[in-house]
Amino acid sequence: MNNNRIINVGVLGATGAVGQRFIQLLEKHQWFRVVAVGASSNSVGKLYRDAVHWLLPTDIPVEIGQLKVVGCDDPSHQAFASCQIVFSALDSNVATEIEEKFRVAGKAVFSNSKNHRYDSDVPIMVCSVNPEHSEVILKQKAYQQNKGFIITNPNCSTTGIVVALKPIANQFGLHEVVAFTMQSISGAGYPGVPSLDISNIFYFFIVGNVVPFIGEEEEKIEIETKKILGGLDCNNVKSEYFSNYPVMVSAHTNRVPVVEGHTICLSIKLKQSATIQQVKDCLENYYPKELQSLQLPTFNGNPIVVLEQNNRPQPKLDVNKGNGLKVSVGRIRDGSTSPGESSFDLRMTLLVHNTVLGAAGSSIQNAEYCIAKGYIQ
Ligand SMILES: NC(=O)C1=CN([C@@H]2O[C@H](COP(=O)(O)OP(=O)(O)OC[C@H]3O[C@@H](n4cnc5c(N)ncnc54)[C@H](OP(=O)(O)O)[C@@H]3O)[C@@H](O)[C@H]2O)C=CC1
Ligand SMILES: N[C@@H](CC(=O)OP(=O)(O)O)C(=O)O
Repeated sequence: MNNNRIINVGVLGATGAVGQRFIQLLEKHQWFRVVAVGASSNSVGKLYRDAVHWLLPTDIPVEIGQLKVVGCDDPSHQAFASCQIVFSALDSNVATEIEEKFRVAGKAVFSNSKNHRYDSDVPIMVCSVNPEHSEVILKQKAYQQNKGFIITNPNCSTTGIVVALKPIANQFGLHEVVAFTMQSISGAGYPGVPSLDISNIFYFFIVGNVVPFIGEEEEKIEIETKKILGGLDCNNVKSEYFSNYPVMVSAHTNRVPVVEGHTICLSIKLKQSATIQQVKDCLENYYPKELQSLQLPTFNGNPIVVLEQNNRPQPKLDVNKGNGLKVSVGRIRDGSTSPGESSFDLRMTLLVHNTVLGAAGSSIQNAEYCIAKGYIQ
């Protein structure tokens, strides 16, 4: 429990696509107050409202808009002095060293970047899926002999996939998963994918088009899914704390002309047989009990919404379910139309908000959880 004390926080990479989402979600947060905004030398010294190219449909929060943007190289900068927590939405070209500096300076770092996801003592955490993995931060704290730690959240597509798979894995076990993504352009940050640039030698633009490649995305989905669904043993003598969930994962990733929301089709082979109704029931009844009892400000019941209509989920209609913090799952059906025609037991389509649950919203929930568990005092 936090007893509703206000905790000062900083946002690194505050001017980017994910950084803006942090600023929007933190504006009226019950526990957190943004007192520091960090970005590159292009933005340093400007007021936040002048530095940011604001893309969201809500206004720039007035108080945060008046903060002066600072650099991210120096955690001892006055702006960060009162921050126990920093949320990172840094460009992955610079996140490794900067996040490490903040950890060494004793800050609790909640990162969206890929850089530390595969470290042996850093969890890739989705609050409603593997909150118990946060225990490994005690290893980080002990190693550094201070309060600092890093918790990452997954790649945005992976987040949607693991939320939908977790209840199924718990109840029936997973043998194999094939994921086919249709990812929005906001996933590529700002300015992102060109809208129309046929002079580009790579013929890479998004209006009226589909681009069947997103760098490193397939690898991330395949690796991260197994770590998140896997186990944790903090007493492992070789310091190999995480063990992968034994499932085969194969991903196809595509960029499509959608502004927000990644839509993902899954084919799933289960370990134990299940009827379609049993799968729907387990998704509909997924209530992570510990999270309910902790009463986190932004966690609200089942993180999954099951849709029955056969033309849903759709980004335009469903991306903001649960304020963008719920995964919509629809088209839950047999592995093939003709029985016995496929080795898969099950197909479904899910939708995840890539900058809310897939990024800033997950980091904020992870921070809420760590406070409620007493990891940040
Ligand atoms: N977009 C998405 O859906 C998701 C993104 N992510 C990850 O989150 C991170 C941010 O992504 P996104 O917001 O899309 O990226 P953007 O490119 O939109 O933003 C990058 C941010 O990093 C800042 N920055 C760049 N270089 C430096 C530097 N040298 N020092 C300090 N700050 C710097 C930029 O500041 P300035 O404006 O001054 O240049 C900007 O604030 C990435 O690692 C990305 O992979 C994770 C999940 C989903
Ligand atoms: N690659 C994702 C967004 C992203 O930046 O992912 P990651 O956090 O894994 O780098 C997308 O394009 O939609």
